[in-house]
Amino acid sequence: MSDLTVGLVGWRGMVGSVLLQRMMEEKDFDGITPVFFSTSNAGGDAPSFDGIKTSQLQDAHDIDALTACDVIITCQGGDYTSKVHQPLRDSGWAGYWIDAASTLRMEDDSIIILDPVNRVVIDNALAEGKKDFIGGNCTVSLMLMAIGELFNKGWVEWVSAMTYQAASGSGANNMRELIEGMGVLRDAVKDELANPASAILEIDKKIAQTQRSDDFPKQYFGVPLAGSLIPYIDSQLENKQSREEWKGGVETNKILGNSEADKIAIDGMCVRVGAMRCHAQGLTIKLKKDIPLKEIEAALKNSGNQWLDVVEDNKEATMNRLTPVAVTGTLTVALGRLRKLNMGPEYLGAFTVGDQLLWGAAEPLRRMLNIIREQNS
Ligand SMILES: NC(=O)C1=CN([C@@H]2O[C@H](COP(=O)(O)OP(=O)(O)OC[C@H]3O[C@@H](n4cnc5c(N)ncnc54)[C@H](OP(=O)(O)O)[C@@H]3O)[C@@H](O)[C@H]2O)C=CC1
Ligand SMILES: N[C@@H](CC(=O)OP(=O)(O)O)C(=O)O
Repeated sequence: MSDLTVGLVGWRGMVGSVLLQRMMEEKDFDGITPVFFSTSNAGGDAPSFDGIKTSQLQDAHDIDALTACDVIITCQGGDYTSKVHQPLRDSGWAGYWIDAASTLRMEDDSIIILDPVNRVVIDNALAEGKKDFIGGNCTVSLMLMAIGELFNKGWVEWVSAMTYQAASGSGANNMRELIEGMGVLRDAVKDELANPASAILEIDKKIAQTQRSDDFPKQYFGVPLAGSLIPYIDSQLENKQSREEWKGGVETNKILGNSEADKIAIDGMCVRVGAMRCHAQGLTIKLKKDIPLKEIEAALKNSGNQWLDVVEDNKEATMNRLTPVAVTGTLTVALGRLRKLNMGPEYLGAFTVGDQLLWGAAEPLRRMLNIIREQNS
Protein backbone atom coordinates (compact mmCIF):
# COMPACT_ATOMS: atom_id res chain seq x y z
CA MET A 1 0.00 0.00 0.00
CA SER A 2 1.38 3.46 -0.90
CA ASP A 3 2.13 6.12 1.70
CA LEU A 4 -0.81 8.17 2.95
CA THR A 5 -0.74 11.78 1.82
CA VAL A 6 -1.30 13.82 4.95
CA GLY A 7 -2.19 17.50 4.74
CA LEU A 8 -1.11 19.58 7.74
CA VAL A 9 -2.92 22.86 8.40
CA GLY A 10 -2.15 25.08 11.39
CA TRP A 11 1.24 23.46 11.96
CA ARG A 12 2.99 26.71 12.99
CA GLY A 13 0.46 27.71 15.67
CA MET A 14 0.87 26.73 19.30
CA VAL A 15 -1.03 23.42 19.13
CA GLY A 16 0.37 22.71 15.64
CA SER A 17 3.95 23.24 16.79
CA VAL A 18 3.49 20.79 19.67
CA LEU A 19 1.93 18.35 17.20
CA LEU A 20 4.92 18.59 14.81
CA GLN A 21 7.32 18.20 17.70
CA ARG A 22 5.55 15.04 18.89
CA MET A 23 5.29 13.66 15.33
CA MET A 24 9.04 14.11 14.89
CA GLU A 25 9.82 12.55 18.27
CA GLU A 26 7.66 9.52 17.46
CA LYS A 27 8.87 9.29 13.83
CA ASP A 28 5.31 9.65 12.57
CA PHE A 29 6.61 11.17 9.34
CA ASP A 30 8.19 7.86 8.32
CA GLY A 31 5.92 6.31 5.73
CA ILE A 32 3.63 9.29 5.12
CA THR A 33 3.82 12.01 2.50
CA PRO A 34 3.21 15.30 4.32
CA VAL A 35 1.80 18.32 2.53
CA PHE A 36 2.04 21.58 4.46
CA PHE A 37 -0.68 24.19 4.04
CA SER A 38 -0.87 27.83 5.10
CA THR A 39 -3.67 30.38 5.34
CA SER A 40 -1.17 33.26 5.10
CA ASN A 41 1.92 32.22 3.16
CA ALA A 42 0.98 29.92 0.24
CA GLY A 43 3.99 29.51 -2.05
CA GLY A 44 6.42 30.04 0.85
CA ASP A 45 8.80 27.38 2.12
CA ALA A 46 7.30 24.47 4.00
CA PRO A 47 9.29 23.22 6.98
CA SER A 48 12.01 20.70 6.25
CA PHE A 49 13.57 18.36 8.75
CA ASP A 50 15.07 14.91 9.01
CA GLY A 51 13.85 12.94 6.02
CA ILE A 52 11.36 15.63 4.90
CA LYS A 53 12.56 17.66 1.93
CA THR A 54 11.67 21.32 1.44
CA SER A 55 8.50 21.90 -0.50
CA GLN A 56 6.18 24.81 -1.15
CA LEU A 57 3.35 25.69 1.21
CA GLN A 58 -0.03 25.04 -0.36
CA ASP A 59 -3.01 27.37 0.03
CA ALA A 60 -5.13 26.05 2.92
CA HIS A 61 -8.28 27.42 1.23
CA ASP A 62 -7.60 25.65 -2.09
CA ILE A 63 -10.18 22.84 -2.13
CA ASP A 64 -8.48 21.09 -5.07
CA ALA A 65 -5.16 20.98 -3.23
CA LEU A 66 -6.85 19.68 -0.10
CA THR A 67 -8.70 16.94 -1.97
CA ALA A 68 -5.35 15.46 -2.98
CA CYS A 69 -4.83 14.42 0.66
CA ASP A 70 -5.93 11.10 2.16
CA VAL A 71 -5.90 12.67 5.60
CA ILE A 72 -6.05 16.31 6.71
CA ILE A 73 -4.96 17.28 10.21
CA THR A 74 -5.91 20.81 11.18
CA CYS A 75 -4.92 22.86 14.22
CA GLN A 76 -5.89 26.07 12.47
CA GLY A 77 -8.97 26.79 14.60
CA GLY A 78 -12.74 26.84 14.36
CA ASP A 79 -13.11 29.63 11.78
CA TYR A 80 -11.02 27.67 9.32
CA THR A 81 -12.99 24.48 9.97
CA SER A 82 -16.27 26.36 9.45
CA LYS A 83 -15.04 27.77 6.15
CA VAL A 84 -13.42 24.71 4.63
CA HIS A 85 -14.82 21.44 5.98
CA GLN A 86 -18.27 21.52 4.35
CA PRO A 87 -17.13 22.74 0.90
CA LEU A 88 -14.47 20.03 0.99
CA ARG A 89 -17.04 17.33 1.78
CA ASP A 90 -19.43 18.84 -0.81
CA SER A 91 -16.67 18.46 -3.40
CA GLY A 92 -16.89 14.70 -2.83
CA TRP A 93 -13.71 14.39 -0.77
CA ALA A 94 -13.92 11.20 1.32
CA GLY A 95 -10.64 11.48 3.22
CA TYR A 96 -10.13 11.56 6.98
CA TRP A 97 -10.47 14.94 8.70
CA ILE A 98 -8.64 15.18 12.05
CA ASP A 99 -9.28 18.49 13.81
CA ALA A 100 -8.29 20.21 17.09
CA ALA A 101 -11.10 22.78 16.95
CA SER A 102 -14.42 22.39 18.74
CA THR A 103 -16.63 23.28 15.72
CA LEU A 104 -17.55 19.75 14.64
CA ARG A 105 -17.25 17.92 17.99
CA MET A 106 -20.94 17.54 18.71
CA GLU A 107 -21.98 16.79 15.09
CA ASP A 108 -23.63 13.38 14.66
CA ASP A 109 -21.06 12.34 12.07
CA SER A 110 -18.08 13.28 14.24
CA ILE A 111 -16.20 11.21 16.77
CA ILE A 112 -14.35 12.86 19.65
CA ILE A 113 -11.00 11.11 19.83
CA LEU A 114 -9.17 10.05 22.99
CA ASP A 115 -8.07 6.55 22.11
CA PRO A 116 -6.66 5.42 25.48
CA VAL A 117 -10.22 5.94 26.75
CA ASN A 118 -12.48 5.38 23.75
CA ARG A 119 -10.59 3.20 21.28
CA VAL A 120 -13.67 0.99 20.92
CA VAL A 121 -15.83 3.96 19.95
CA ILE A 122 -13.16 5.00 17.40
CA ASP A 123 -12.81 1.51 15.94
CA ASN A 124 -16.59 1.15 15.60
CA ALA A 125 -16.76 4.52 13.87
CA LEU A 126 -14.01 3.55 11.43
CA ALA A 127 -15.83 0.31 10.69
CA GLU A 128 -19.00 2.31 9.99
CA GLY A 129 -17.06 4.51 7.55
CA LYS A 130 -17.01 7.67 9.67
CA LYS A 131 -14.39 10.18 8.53
CA ASP A 132 -14.44 13.17 10.90
CA PHE A 133 -12.32 12.67 14.04
CA ILE A 134 -12.13 15.62 16.40
CA GLY A 135 -9.87 16.20 19.42
CA GLY A 136 -11.78 16.86 22.65
CA ASN A 137 -11.78 19.90 24.87
CA CYS A 138 -8.50 19.92 26.79
CA THR A 139 -10.11 19.91 30.24
CA VAL A 140 -12.37 17.01 29.32
CA SER A 141 -9.58 14.95 27.75
CA LEU A 142 -7.33 15.47 30.77
CA MET A 143 -10.09 14.54 33.23
CA LEU A 144 -10.76 11.35 31.29
CA MET A 145 -7.07 10.48 31.02
CA ALA A 146 -7.05 10.67 34.83
CA ILE A 147 -10.28 8.96 35.91
CA GLY A 148 -11.46 7.26 32.70
CA GLU A 149 -11.11 3.86 34.38
CA LEU A 150 -13.69 4.80 37.03
CA PHE A 151 -16.20 5.50 34.23
CA ASN A 152 -15.22 2.27 32.46
CA LYS A 153 -15.93 0.32 35.64
CA GLY A 154 -19.39 1.88 35.79
CA TRP A 155 -18.70 3.25 39.27
CA VAL A 156 -19.49 6.92 38.67
CA GLU A 157 -22.87 8.53 39.36
CA TRP A 158 -21.78 12.14 38.84
CA VAL A 159 -18.69 14.36 38.86
CA SER A 160 -18.15 17.94 39.93
CA ALA A 161 -14.97 19.39 38.40
CA MET A 162 -13.51 22.61 39.75
CA THR A 163 -10.79 23.59 37.32
CA TYR A 164 -7.58 25.60 37.48
CA GLN A 165 -6.83 26.21 33.80
CA ALA A 166 -3.56 27.43 32.36
CA ALA A 167 -3.04 30.52 30.22
CA SER A 168 -2.08 28.40 27.18
CA GLY A 169 -5.73 27.36 26.79
CA SER A 170 -6.40 30.88 25.58
CA GLY A 171 -3.44 31.00 23.19
CA ALA A 172 0.15 32.13 22.84
CA ASN A 173 -0.53 35.85 23.34
CA ASN A 174 -2.27 35.11 26.62
CA MET A 175 0.74 33.15 27.87
CA ARG A 176 2.91 36.15 27.06
CA GLU A 177 0.49 38.51 28.77
CA LEU A 178 0.60 36.44 31.95
CA ILE A 179 4.40 36.59 32.12
CA GLU A 180 4.36 40.29 31.21
CA GLY A 181 1.95 40.89 34.10
CA MET A 182 4.18 38.96 36.52
CA GLY A 183 7.13 41.12 35.49
CA VAL A 184 5.16 44.35 35.90
CA LEU A 185 4.14 43.30 39.42
CA ARG A 186 7.69 42.47 40.41
CA ASP A 187 9.03 45.73 39.01
CA ALA A 188 6.39 47.73 40.91
CA VAL A 189 7.84 46.59 44.26
CA LYS A 190 11.45 45.97 43.29
CA ASP A 191 12.90 48.37 45.90
CA GLU A 192 10.69 47.10 48.69
CA LEU A 193 11.59 43.47 47.88
CA ALA A 194 15.29 44.36 48.07
CA ASN A 195 14.76 45.62 51.59
CA PRO A 196 13.81 42.79 53.99
CA ALA A 197 12.61 45.41 56.52
CA SER A 198 9.99 46.94 54.19
CA ALA A 199 6.36 46.57 55.27
CA ILE A 200 4.45 43.71 53.58
CA LEU A 201 1.19 45.67 53.64
CA GLU A 202 2.88 48.46 51.68
CA ILE A 203 4.00 45.89 49.09
CA ASP A 204 0.51 44.41 48.97
CA LYS A 205 -1.07 47.85 48.49
CA LYS A 206 1.28 48.71 45.62
CA ILE A 207 0.58 45.36 43.94
CA ALA A 208 -3.19 45.90 44.09
CA GLN A 209 -2.79 49.46 42.74
CA THR A 210 -0.61 48.17 39.91
CA GLN A 211 -3.09 45.40 39.03
CA ARG A 212 -5.93 47.93 38.98
CA SER A 213 -4.07 50.51 36.91
CA ASP A 214 -5.25 51.13 33.35
CA ASP A 215 -1.93 50.17 31.81
CA PHE A 216 -1.59 46.74 33.48
CA PRO A 217 -1.27 44.08 30.70
CA LYS A 218 -4.81 42.77 30.08
CA GLN A 219 -5.39 43.18 26.37
CA TYR A 220 -5.95 39.45 25.77
CA PHE A 221 -7.56 38.23 29.00
CA GLY A 222 -9.62 41.41 29.44
CA VAL A 223 -8.75 41.61 33.16
CA PRO A 224 -5.47 41.00 35.04
CA LEU A 225 -4.47 37.36 35.49
CA ALA A 226 -1.05 37.68 37.16
CA GLY A 227 -1.59 37.56 40.92
CA SER A 228 -5.31 36.94 40.37
CA LEU A 229 -7.65 34.44 38.70
CA ILE A 230 -10.59 34.57 36.30
CA PRO A 231 -13.61 32.39 37.14
CA TYR A 232 -15.02 32.42 33.61
CA ILE A 233 -13.76 30.60 30.51
CA ASP A 234 -15.31 30.87 27.06
CA SER A 235 -18.75 32.36 26.40
CA GLN A 236 -21.84 32.54 28.63
CA LEU A 237 -24.75 30.20 27.89
CA GLU A 238 -28.41 30.89 28.64
CA ASN A 239 -28.45 28.38 31.50
CA LYS A 240 -25.60 30.34 33.17
CA GLN A 241 -23.00 27.68 32.55
CA SER A 242 -19.89 28.85 30.72
CA ARG A 243 -19.34 27.04 27.43
CA GLU A 244 -16.25 25.41 28.94
CA GLU A 245 -18.40 24.01 31.78
CA TRP A 246 -21.03 22.82 29.31
CA LYS A 247 -18.39 20.95 27.31
CA GLY A 248 -17.46 18.99 30.46
CA GLY A 249 -20.82 17.23 30.40
CA VAL A 250 -21.63 16.85 26.73
CA GLU A 251 -18.15 15.92 25.51
CA THR A 252 -17.43 13.44 28.31
CA ASN A 253 -20.63 11.54 27.57
CA LYS A 254 -19.96 11.59 23.84
CA ILE A 255 -16.37 10.37 24.27
CA LEU A 256 -17.58 7.51 26.46
CA GLY A 257 -20.29 6.67 23.94
CA ASN A 258 -23.03 6.95 26.58
CA SER A 259 -26.60 6.73 25.39
CA GLU A 260 -29.21 9.26 26.57
CA ALA A 261 -30.26 6.83 29.30
CA ASP A 262 -26.68 6.29 30.55
CA LYS A 263 -25.74 9.96 30.68
CA ILE A 264 -23.56 10.93 33.64
CA ALA A 265 -24.03 14.42 35.12
CA ILE A 266 -20.80 16.42 35.04
CA ASP A 267 -20.65 20.05 36.03
CA GLY A 268 -18.49 22.49 37.94
CA MET A 269 -16.74 25.84 37.69
CA CYS A 270 -13.99 26.50 35.17
CA VAL A 271 -11.38 28.98 36.34
CA ARG A 272 -8.33 30.49 34.63
CA VAL A 273 -5.24 30.68 36.84
CA GLY A 274 -1.67 31.82 36.31
CA ALA A 275 -0.24 28.45 35.25
CA MET A 276 1.51 28.21 31.88
CA ARG A 277 0.26 25.06 30.10
CA CYS A 278 -1.02 22.56 32.68
CA HIS A 279 -4.67 22.38 33.57
CA ALA A 280 -5.48 21.14 37.08
CA GLN A 281 -8.87 19.98 38.36
CA GLY A 282 -10.26 19.32 41.82
CA LEU A 283 -12.83 16.55 41.43
CA THR A 284 -15.71 15.44 43.62
CA ILE A 285 -16.83 12.05 42.36
CA LYS A 286 -20.11 10.59 43.56
CA LEU A 287 -19.78 6.82 43.33
CA LYS A 288 -22.78 4.59 42.76
CA LYS A 289 -21.83 2.64 45.89
CA ASP A 290 -19.17 2.59 48.60
CA ILE A 291 -16.10 1.17 46.84
CA PRO A 292 -13.07 0.83 49.14
CA LEU A 293 -10.29 3.31 48.38
CA LYS A 294 -7.77 0.48 47.98
CA GLU A 295 -9.94 -1.08 45.27
CA ILE A 296 -10.22 2.28 43.49
CA GLU A 297 -6.45 2.85 43.61
CA ALA A 298 -5.77 -0.68 42.38
CA ALA A 299 -8.21 -0.24 39.49
CA LEU A 300 -6.51 3.00 38.43
CA LYS A 301 -3.01 1.52 38.70
CA ASN A 302 -3.95 -1.64 36.80
CA SER A 303 -5.97 0.13 34.12
CA GLY A 304 -3.21 -0.18 31.53
CA ASN A 305 -3.00 3.62 31.24
CA GLN A 306 0.78 3.98 31.04
CA TRP A 307 0.59 7.78 31.28
CA LEU A 308 -1.26 7.88 34.59
CA ASP A 309 0.76 8.66 37.72
CA VAL A 310 -1.34 7.74 40.74
CA VAL A 311 0.21 9.93 43.42
CA GLU A 312 0.08 8.71 47.01
CA ASP A 313 -2.06 10.98 49.14
CA ASN A 314 0.65 12.45 51.31
CA LYS A 315 2.07 15.94 51.37
CA GLU A 316 5.54 15.15 50.04
CA ALA A 317 4.39 13.13 47.01
CA THR A 318 1.67 15.68 46.27
CA MET A 319 4.05 18.65 46.39
CA ASN A 320 6.61 16.89 44.20
CA ARG A 321 4.42 15.16 41.59
CA LEU A 322 0.98 16.78 41.53
CA THR A 323 1.73 20.31 40.32
CA PRO A 324 1.89 22.05 36.94
CA VAL A 325 5.64 22.55 37.42
CA ALA A 326 6.16 18.79 37.89
CA VAL A 327 3.96 17.75 34.96
CA THR A 328 4.48 20.45 32.31
CA GLY A 329 5.95 19.30 28.99
CA THR A 330 5.35 15.62 29.77
CA LEU A 331 2.69 13.12 28.77
CA THR A 332 2.18 12.15 32.39
CA VAL A 333 -1.27 12.82 33.80
CA ALA A 334 -0.94 12.99 37.58
CA LEU A 335 -3.85 11.99 39.81
CA GLY A 336 -3.71 12.31 43.56
CA ARG A 337 -5.42 13.53 46.74
CA LEU A 338 -7.58 10.43 46.38
CA ARG A 339 -9.59 10.13 49.56
CA LYS A 340 -13.14 9.59 50.75
CA LEU A 341 -14.77 12.90 51.63
CA ASN A 342 -16.67 13.69 54.83
CA MET A 343 -19.96 13.78 52.92
CA GLY A 344 -20.00 9.97 53.02
CA PRO A 345 -18.26 6.82 51.76
CA GLU A 346 -19.64 7.26 48.24
CA TYR A 347 -17.95 10.63 47.83
CA LEU A 348 -14.43 10.47 46.41
CA GLY A 349 -12.13 13.49 46.27
CA ALA A 350 -9.35 13.68 43.68
CA PHE A 351 -6.98 16.20 42.12
CA THR A 352 -5.45 15.89 38.67
CA VAL A 353 -2.88 17.78 36.59
CA GLY A 354 -2.07 17.38 32.90
CA ASP A 355 -0.37 19.27 30.07
CA GLN A 356 -3.18 20.78 28.03
CA LEU A 357 -1.10 21.11 24.86
CA LEU A 358 -0.14 17.41 24.85
CA TRP A 359 -3.00 15.12 25.94
CA GLY A 360 -5.27 18.18 25.92
CA ALA A 361 -4.69 19.00 22.26
CA ALA A 362 -1.91 17.55 20.06
CA GLU A 363 -1.44 13.97 21.25
CA PRO A 364 -4.88 12.55 20.40
CA LEU A 365 -4.52 13.94 16.85
CA ARG A 366 -1.21 12.23 16.03
CA ARG A 367 -2.44 9.00 17.60
CA MET A 368 -5.57 9.12 15.41
CA LEU A 369 -3.37 9.45 12.33
CA ASN A 370 -1.54 6.31 13.42
CA ILE A 371 -4.80 4.42 13.97
CA ILE A 372 -5.80 5.30 10.40
CA ARG A 373 -2.39 4.18 9.17
CA GLU A 374 -2.73 0.85 10.98
CA GLN A 375 -6.10 0.36 9.35
CA ASN A 376 -4.74 1.16 5.90
CA SER A 377 -1.58 -0.96 6.13
N1 LIG B 1 -4.77 26.49 22.58
C1 LIG B 1 -5.29 25.38 23.06
O1 LIG B 1 -5.07 25.02 24.17
C2 LIG B 1 -6.17 24.51 22.26
C3 LIG B 1 -6.54 24.86 21.00
N2 LIG B 1 -7.34 24.07 20.28
C4 LIG B 1 -7.74 24.42 18.93
O2 LIG B 1 -6.59 24.64 18.12
C5 LIG B 1 -6.74 25.88 17.42
C6 LIG B 1 -5.41 26.51 17.27
O3 LIG B 1 -4.97 26.99 18.53
P1 LIG B 1 -3.55 27.63 18.71
O4 LIG B 1 -2.51 26.69 18.22
O5 LIG B 1 -3.49 28.08 20.11
O6 LIG B 1 -3.64 28.88 17.70
P2 LIG B 1 -2.52 29.83 17.16
O7 LIG B 1 -3.10 31.19 17.14
O8 LIG B 1 -1.22 29.64 17.88
O9 LIG B 1 -2.28 29.37 15.64
C7 LIG B 1 -3.30 29.34 14.68
C8 LIG B 1 -2.78 29.87 13.34
O10 LIG B 1 -2.49 31.26 13.41
C9 LIG B 1 -1.61 31.60 12.33
N3 LIG B 1 -0.57 32.54 12.84
C10 LIG B 1 -0.61 33.88 12.68
N4 LIG B 1 0.42 34.46 13.28
C11 LIG B 1 1.18 33.49 13.83
C12 LIG B 1 2.40 33.48 14.56
N5 LIG B 1 3.06 34.60 14.85
N6 LIG B 1 2.90 32.31 14.98
C13 LIG B 1 2.24 31.16 14.70
N7 LIG B 1 1.09 31.11 14.00
C14 LIG B 1 0.54 32.26 13.56
C15 LIG B 1 -1.03 30.30 11.82
O11 LIG B 1 -1.66 30.02 10.56
P3 LIG B 1 -0.90 30.18 9.15
O12 LIG B 1 0.42 29.48 9.27
O13 LIG B 1 -1.83 29.56 8.19
O14 LIG B 1 -0.74 31.66 8.99
C16 LIG B 1 -1.47 29.29 12.85
O15 LIG B 1 -1.67 28.03 12.30
C17 LIG B 1 -7.72 26.70 18.30
O16 LIG B 1 -8.43 27.60 17.55
C18 LIG B 1 -8.59 25.66 18.88
O17 LIG B 1 -9.63 25.44 17.96
C19 LIG B 1 -7.76 22.87 20.79
C20 LIG B 1 -7.41 22.45 22.02
C21 LIG B 1 -6.59 23.26 22.88
N1 LIG C 1 -11.08 26.39 26.16
C1 LIG C 1 -9.83 25.76 26.52
C2 LIG C 1 -8.92 25.62 25.31
C3 LIG C 1 -9.61 25.20 24.05
O1 LIG C 1 -9.14 25.49 22.99
O2 LIG C 1 -10.74 24.50 24.19
P1 LIG C 1 -11.62 23.99 22.96
O3 LIG C 1 -10.70 23.14 22.13
O4 LIG C 1 -12.73 23.23 23.56
O5 LIG C 1 -12.11 25.20 22.21
C4 LIG C 1 -9.16 26.60 27.57
O6 LIG C 1 -9.40 27.79 27.50
O7 LIG C 1 -8.43 26.14 28.40
